[in-house]
Amino acid sequence: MTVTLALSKGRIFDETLPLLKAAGIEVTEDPETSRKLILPTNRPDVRVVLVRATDVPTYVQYGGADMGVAGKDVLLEHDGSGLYQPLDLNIARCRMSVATRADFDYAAAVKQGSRIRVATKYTTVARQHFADKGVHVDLIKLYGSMELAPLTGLADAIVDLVSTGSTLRANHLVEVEQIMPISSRLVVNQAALKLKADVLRPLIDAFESAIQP
Ligand SMILES: Nc1ncnc2c1ncn2[C@@H]1O[C@H](COP(=O)(O)OP(=O)(O)OP(=O)(O)O)[C@@H](O)[C@H]1O
Ligand SMILES: O=P(O)(O)OC[C@H]1O[C@H](OP(=O)(O)OP(=O)(O)O)[C@H](O)[C@@H]1O
Repeated sequence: MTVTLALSKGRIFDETLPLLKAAGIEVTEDPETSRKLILPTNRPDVRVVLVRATDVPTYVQYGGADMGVAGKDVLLEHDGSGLYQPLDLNIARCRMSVATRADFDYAAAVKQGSRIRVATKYTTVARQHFADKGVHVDLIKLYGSMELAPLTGLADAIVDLVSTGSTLRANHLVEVEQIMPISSRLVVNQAALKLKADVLRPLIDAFESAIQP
């Protein structure tokens, strides 16, 4: 019985490696140099598949992978039925925030009840956030480079991920509101958890013991 773990290249892969190691699993090929999408591990019954970060929940939900690691941002935008989320792995930490140009008075716009144009990849989270605040927004869906939207006049504000703040600074934007902290979670296919419990349960337990506070 083989267990398939879905990861995205970059920070999720890098930050999941120590957790895998704690579970006795070592990925034996480097995704940055290999062109392979299926990577073997030192365990013949465990393999890693490389998918886009936003595709991890889809792979796990439909059984293309038994488990995976996905950001809370990605999970909130995905319809999570069939997905078991047993652990917050506390990796790939950042926050979801509202940012604007420095010369846009966000507080005043909110206070006056103005309609604000907001560009974002995270329309579900943004819609909920502004509805909770009672702020009227026109949401513009983008798939990347959100920082460009206020600079070109496409939008007044963006909802994006912020970590060090250097991307915002480099584009002369300011963080005007924090929406929520973000980290990555382990997601498990519910049917696989039953059928492959002998392999999956010890893995989940090992991950849990290795989570850094
Ligand atoms: N600057 C950051 N610092 C820490 N964690 C981050 C940062 N940016 C994103 N993340 C987290 O890491 C996850 C993966 O980010 P990554 O940049 O690898 O994918 P992506 O480019 O957002 O997704 P996709 O490739 O599907 O468009 C995100 O879903 C988020 O939870
Ligand atoms: O506050 P910062 O530390 O600048 O991080 C924030 C940036 O990180 C993410 O992008 P991306 O995944 O492209 O970031 P990366 O360049 O670190 O990969 C996010 O969409 C922001 O643009």
